[in-house]
Amino acid sequence: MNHRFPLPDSLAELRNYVNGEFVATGKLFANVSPINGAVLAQVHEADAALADRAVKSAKAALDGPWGSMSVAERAAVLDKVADAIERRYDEFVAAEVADTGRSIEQARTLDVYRGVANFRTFADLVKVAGGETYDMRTASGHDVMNYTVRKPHGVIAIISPWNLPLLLLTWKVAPALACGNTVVVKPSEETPSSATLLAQVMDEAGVPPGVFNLLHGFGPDSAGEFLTGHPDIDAITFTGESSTGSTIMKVAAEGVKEVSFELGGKNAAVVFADADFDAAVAGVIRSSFTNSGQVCLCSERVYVERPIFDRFVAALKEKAEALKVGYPDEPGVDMGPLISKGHRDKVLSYYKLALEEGATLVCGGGVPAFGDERDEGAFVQPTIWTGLPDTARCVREEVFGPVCHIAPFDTDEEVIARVNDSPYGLAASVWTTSLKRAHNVSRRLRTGITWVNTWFLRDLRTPFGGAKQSGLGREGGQYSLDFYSEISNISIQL
Ligand SMILES: NC(=O)c1ccc[n+]([C@@H]2O[C@H](COP(=O)([O-])OP(=O)(O)OC[C@H]3O[C@@H](n4cnc5c(N)ncnc54)[C@H](O)[C@@H]3O)[C@@H](O)[C@H]2O)c1
Ligand SMILES: N/C(=C\C=C\C=O)C(=O)O
Repeated sequence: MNHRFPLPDSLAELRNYVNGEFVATGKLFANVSPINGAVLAQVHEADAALADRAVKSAKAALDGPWGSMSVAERAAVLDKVADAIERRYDEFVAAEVADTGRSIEQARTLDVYRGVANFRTFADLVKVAGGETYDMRTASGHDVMNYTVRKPHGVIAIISPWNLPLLLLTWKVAPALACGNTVVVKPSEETPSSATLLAQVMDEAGVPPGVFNLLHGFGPDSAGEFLTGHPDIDAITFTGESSTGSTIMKVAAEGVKEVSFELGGKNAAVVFADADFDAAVAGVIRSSFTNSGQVCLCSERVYVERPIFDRFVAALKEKAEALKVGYPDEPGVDMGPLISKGHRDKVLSYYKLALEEGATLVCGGGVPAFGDERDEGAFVQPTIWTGLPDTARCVREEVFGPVCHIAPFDTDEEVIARVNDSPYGLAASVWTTSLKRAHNVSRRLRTGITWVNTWFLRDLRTPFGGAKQSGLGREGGQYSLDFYSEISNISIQL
């Protein structure tokens, strides 16, 4: 079938990549387009034996050429990977667009852009990462020198989600390799394509066999579980649902494996009456509807100070109803489909639940009718609710779709308490022109990240991660180098 947004020719079939070889298994599952439900390609699912081979190859590669490279040599390899992604930029864009139905514009300016940036950032950071030294004199008059050395952790299991496939996979692969580890990656079954291209790029960039390995498959009783439960995995970094994180943590506990988790959220946008009104409306449209609301940082909760509540709801409704939902290449398209019909069923179940919980439907709430192949896809309407209590499931549970609930508030104290009344604590955005209020409110929100008068603006040197059920640990800058290193102290009596 000829697709309007096909995979690049180099991805006619999606195989695993183990010890420098592409491996077909013959156990296939379909990669389905969320635009029209058509099958894009067949994917070879890894079995336990292949997962074992991948981990063992990664372990062996630690003692090969990769293990003896200097920091500068490893950084140079990462820059070659970035160069190769840049050379094949359009193929990576095509892979992300085919798998997810997102706009070409977003795939170009966010997803693949960050794929390159992640490798360049950690190639640079690892070259300037220093250690610590301490001098002391013992009571008996001996001088002692202590210094730290940064060693690789070993074999890292990297398990990534479908919402920002290349961005989130490379956000982990880049620092893991920069620190001298070897990796076995398991991308989401929903988005296998850009990870397969990345394997081709690793090959081209001269990454030694066994350093980067790719397994396709699912979670339970498939590649994900075979990987996290493997005795030779030294650490696990996972991005996905909080419930999945909990499951993986139990498996990691068996072998006392170090974990880094980037999990779910139910993020809040807080709009004060003193905010730049138009900027806040534009900002919340972005923070609630980017990537069809399928970003862990999206604001599904919006709190607006009462004096501007009605005006804000009307303004956001107008902007949401004007969002262009359509094909990836349509001029000015704002939103594509959700990742799958299965995920759409989940989102639509919340659209239904909200009405049962007593919500006022401000706009959306259903499925757009295109009258063409897209009616076989996974599209939903951008949706806004008001009128729910903070105890409603739609205000407490992550929907992970293009939807937000807007509620009024009266005081700073009230809104801080309401934002913090959540099992999640990933991100928040605060819209105010008061410097004092910006600082005082932001530092009291129990989140890993708070943006003020902006959203999803990223400096890759900063700590990224969530509080409470939104994650464990921080990645970004030095935090990534620390997670992906075994830091040892050497103490010498002089
Ligand atoms: N905090 C963050 O930075 C961040 C970023 C992106 C997405 N997310 C979260 O991810 C979720 C959406 O992604 P998703 O639906 O792919 O999440 P998911 O948890 O369903 O799956 C994530 C990955 O884990 C694998 N997996 C599932 N069960 C597993 C198991 N038992 N053992 C090993 N691997 C397993 C999946 O195959 C997939 O590759 C949302 O909750 C979103 O908030 C968080
Ligand atoms: N981890 C990052 C983004 C996460 C987005 C969640 O969907 C990043 O920007 O590095």
